[in-house]
Amino acid sequence: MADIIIKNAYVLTMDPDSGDLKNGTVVIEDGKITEIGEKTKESADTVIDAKGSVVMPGLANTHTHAAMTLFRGYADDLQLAEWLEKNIWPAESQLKAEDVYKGSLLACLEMIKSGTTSFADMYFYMDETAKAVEASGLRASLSHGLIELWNEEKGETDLKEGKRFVRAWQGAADGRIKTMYGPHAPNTCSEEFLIKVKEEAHKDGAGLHIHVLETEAELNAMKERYGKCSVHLLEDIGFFGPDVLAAHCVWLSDGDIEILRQRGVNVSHNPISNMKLASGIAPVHKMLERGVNVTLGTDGCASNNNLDLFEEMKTAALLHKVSTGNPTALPARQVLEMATVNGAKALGTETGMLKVGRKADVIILDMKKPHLTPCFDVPSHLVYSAKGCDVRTTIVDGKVLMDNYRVLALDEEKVIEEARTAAEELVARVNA
Ligand SMILES: C[C@H]1O[C@@H](n2cnc3c(N)ncnc32)[C@H](O)[C@@H]1O
Ligand SMILES: [Zn+2]
Repeated sequence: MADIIIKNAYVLTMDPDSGDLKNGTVVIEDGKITEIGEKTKESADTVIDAKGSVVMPGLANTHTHAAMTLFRGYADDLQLAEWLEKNIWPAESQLKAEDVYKGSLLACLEMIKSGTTSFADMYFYMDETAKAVEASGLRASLSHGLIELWNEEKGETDLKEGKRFVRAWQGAADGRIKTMYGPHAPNTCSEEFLIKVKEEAHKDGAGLHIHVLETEAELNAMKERYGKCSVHLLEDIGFFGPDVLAAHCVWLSDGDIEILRQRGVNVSHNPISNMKLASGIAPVHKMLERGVNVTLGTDGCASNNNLDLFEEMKTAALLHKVSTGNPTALPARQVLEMATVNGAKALGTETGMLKVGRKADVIILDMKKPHLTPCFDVPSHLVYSAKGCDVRTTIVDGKVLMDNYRVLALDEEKVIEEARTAAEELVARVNA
């Protein structure tokens, strides 16, 4: 007997070896997809009639700072340096562990409700984010942010905490939680420190999550300090590999793209954050053409200001059409690949496709809506017309976290209320 059968759905598999099914069935057992076809002989405890709906792999948000939901709309319309150093960092200095728990739980709720089933996060008090992930049922790759700022003592303390976190949570929540090392960026961590972090990550078999060339200011600062850009510095110290997740990658040269490709580095493209902070336009079209694994992220809610990956997909598609002057750039299916297949590859999860044997991270979208009518092409609708709130059912690891718009995993009202109060009290402390 299976656990879940989803029937009568348009099945968007995202599997290059098999096409979509216009009217199909997906069977889930023991957390995995066990059958995909027109019909099944199986029976199950839970049978979902998905007539008029699309079933597809859950989306992967490969760069966010979940607890920053507390700073949603807190400091908008500012230059990145002023935003981060004069507004966000002072506010973060007032964060308490319980704030991070409440903010992360709010993020998890928002992600469940908008079809994101896994995410990568770099922040502080990460035990709290891990607990929120555990409680919510989502999948995540978590790292403690290491911001050395050329202060050796701070570097040591951060790295120690990063290591403790990696060891405490690796493989937790039935394997839904993975841990990484999170050196913040090459312009906030010294060369020596980055080398040390790489060594520790290697010893622990953990990945590395880092911001790379987000701004022109970073590029200039790196050239002044080292006579080369961030990508070349990281290459020269042996930092890169398929275990590296590099966020932003806006200010890349052609040579940088070649290094990222050769080393199998995973790139997290965050178009909305880059547009909001006017950081620039990442050469995504070129990266994809050359075979770099480009994925999608929202960044934190202080620079987006939500976690809706459907919005991110549409923005990515539009941005790279207008920036290349080529409306055929980033077609809908390729953008969907970034948010599913490529994201799963970057996070090293066995998800991202509806395929027998893969883990069952699955979402169902309700297509019987005015803004989704008529429907000639499903991928087109998912990228250009749908929104996160069209997701009606979210399944992670074969467990239903939201059923027909009802969140089962969390007490929605309580999560919202507690996060709202925590954010207000936090901002009051900052202004005191
Ligand atoms: C982990 C650290 O990264 C910071 N952070 C959040 N958004 C960005 C961004 N766009 N660029 C650089 N750092 C960022 C968080 O505010 C935290 O201090
Ligand atoms: Zn970030």
